[in-house]
Amino acid sequence: MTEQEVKKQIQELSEKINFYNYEYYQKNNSVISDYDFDQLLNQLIELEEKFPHLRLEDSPTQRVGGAITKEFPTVYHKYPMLSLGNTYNEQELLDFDARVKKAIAEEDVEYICELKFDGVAISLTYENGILKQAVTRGDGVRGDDITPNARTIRSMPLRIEGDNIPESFEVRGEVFLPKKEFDRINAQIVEENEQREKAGRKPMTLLANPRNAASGTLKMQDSSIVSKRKLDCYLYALLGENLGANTHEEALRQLTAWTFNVSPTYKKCNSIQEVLDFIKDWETKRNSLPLETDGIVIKVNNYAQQQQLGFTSKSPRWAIAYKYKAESAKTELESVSYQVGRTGAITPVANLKPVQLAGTVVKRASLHNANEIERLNLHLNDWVYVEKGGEIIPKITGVDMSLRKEGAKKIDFIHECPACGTPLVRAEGEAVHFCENSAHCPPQIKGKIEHFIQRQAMNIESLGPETIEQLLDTGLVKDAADLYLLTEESLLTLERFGKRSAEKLLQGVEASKSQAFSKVLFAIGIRFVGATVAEKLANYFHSMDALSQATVESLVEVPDIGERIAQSVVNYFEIEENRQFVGKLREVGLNFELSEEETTLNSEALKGKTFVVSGVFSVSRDEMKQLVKQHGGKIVSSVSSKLDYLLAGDKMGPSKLEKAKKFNTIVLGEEDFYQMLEQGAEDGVNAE
Ligand SMILES: NC(=O)c1ccc[n+]([C@@H]2O[C@H](COP(=O)([O-])OP(=O)(O)OC[C@H]3O[C@@H](n4cnc5c(N)ncnc54)[C@H](O)[C@@H]3O)[C@@H](O)[C@H]2O)c1
Ligand SMILES: [Zn+2]
Repeated sequence: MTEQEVKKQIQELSEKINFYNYEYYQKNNSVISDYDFDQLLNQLIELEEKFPHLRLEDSPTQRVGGAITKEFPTVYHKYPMLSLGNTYNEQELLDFDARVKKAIAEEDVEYICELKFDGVAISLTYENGILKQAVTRGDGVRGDDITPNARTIRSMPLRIEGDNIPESFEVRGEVFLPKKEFDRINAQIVEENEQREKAGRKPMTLLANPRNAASGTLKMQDSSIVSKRKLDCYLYALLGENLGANTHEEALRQLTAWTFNVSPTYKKCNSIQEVLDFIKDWETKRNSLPLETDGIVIKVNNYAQQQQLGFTSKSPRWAIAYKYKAESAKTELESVSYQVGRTGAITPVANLKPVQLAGTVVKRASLHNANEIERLNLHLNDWVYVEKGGEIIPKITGVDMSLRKEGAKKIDFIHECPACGTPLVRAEGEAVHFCENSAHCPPQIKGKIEHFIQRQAMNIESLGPETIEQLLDTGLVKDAADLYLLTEESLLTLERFGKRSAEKLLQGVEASKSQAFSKVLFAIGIRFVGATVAEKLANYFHSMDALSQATVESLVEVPDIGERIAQSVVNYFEIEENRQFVGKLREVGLNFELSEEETTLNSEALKGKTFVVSGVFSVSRDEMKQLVKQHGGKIVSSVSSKLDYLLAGDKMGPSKLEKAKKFNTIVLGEEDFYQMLEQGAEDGVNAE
């Protein structure tokens, strides 16, 4: 390449990147994928490194991509808000590790790994413990003062309390829109648009993704609207003078103690290998988090070492972001089909012309719900972009509009259940459509039986999916309870079903009768009652009878059980068909109560007393709670005037203590508690 050619290429790349930056930061619009964007930026960096004298003065490699707007007061950052260097591969992480070690001249270095939350960076200033100012990153030097909007974020403390709070300090974090909230808002927009369509008004645009939505929402002029969109925020940095922390880890702990919302997902790693393990570990697990994440941020833990490493003009040298690469391909949408889950939830699925993607052939992609189809504005035979992120099922991220055929038919979400014809319903504010014919809709029944027999439930391994289908088709089984009425004789009437299989199946069914009550409770498939929740409910209510009569008020008393689960349990037992089903299970002899050893009290030392258990103990918190219960005590979730004891471990949050003080609740340490048990047990003996 001649110098002239290089110059031209640098010019072109810079222009492109500036354009994408403008679209991305000012207009909340991703014209190309992050990966493609980062490739362009890397090309430019490489050219500039080879030909430093050709670098443009205002090159996008030298500055943070955002900008300030005119709508808000402009504020200068006390410490610049920079970007992060990023990479998509392991080798570059190893290089990073080597660079760090060389610069600090140490063999070992500690890293803190955090999830890279996909939202908008924010800087908060606190003075005398009170939130004074919230500012966006802007161009890194100056940002928008959006304090009134930030105040609407419920998890953001407006005032903090606790020990050693400095007069003034800064906290940084990421404002995000939880995935659930994103779905809820889009569902609302769809509803609103139905009205608008009738009235002949222009429809509103759906939110494209949670990150754009968070960014757009934070920059709204009317903070009462912001308040209705439930933004949330994770904090991940503490800045200021004389803060007492010597490491990033200490700072995170301090933030937590001051009641800031710190995601508990971070981890200290003692080697780059541990960092790589962390990255692997979260590749799919991150999809179950309530918010979107696009990678891992790796930070040198020690502040002195951070200082030694310093900054480039655009990012710190002591941190790097590893971004998960979403592989993508383009293919044709052949049709959309609809699956019915065991709860009746309808999931639209795109059937695609088979295409090679990340080492596998992809034929189907999830479309999540009606909003998603609407948002993509999908038409039959569209050419669509398919991505495989961490999810197992790929998803459609966009449509190549230039290839849309004329007269293509728009995809309309179905109105009736594809399996049983029941009109579908969508609860207000929910994204998902349901078929409510739960007792007779075939795929729901099949799904319920599959749920019922799984390992964590009744554990009937001798029953495979084909046999379930046979049993349903022949009418031998109409619900999971009928499994217990099967006989060898009836089974032998099934096609290709021998004596051996029949015996095995019957043995499996019989053995399942000894599954504990909590497993039975999980097996019956109450919405939102997973295996862990079932265990908690079983331990608290001790029997199906007690649980089936529980009210929402009594259910929310159970630790970790919220309104949503409580309501779902009550709803379940209100439905006559469910009560009949549970009745059938009782008749065939499943465990409807905790076993004797599960309920036997070790003593009545704590009889009638209520406890809140909080903090870290020498045994796990669940074991502590178990101890309380085994001695007749009762666990409740929050400190109130009625509470008897607050059992306080290490690192308990200050708000519980404050409340305990206010209500004059007795606060017990772990040792006090053990003494109380002994004392109580002795008293019991003496009383006899
Ligand atoms: N698709 C496009 O058109 C387009 C255009 C411009 C930029 N981009 C994307 O944006 C990225 C550049 O944006 P950027 O400069 O904001 O950098 P970045 O988003 O890659 O990294 C910096 C930001 O990460 C965030 N972050 C999340 N979790 C964090 C944590 N635990 N600790 C610290 N920070 C955390 C902070 O907001 C911080 O400002 C590029 O990688 C590119 O993929 C895409
Ligand atoms: Zn149905």
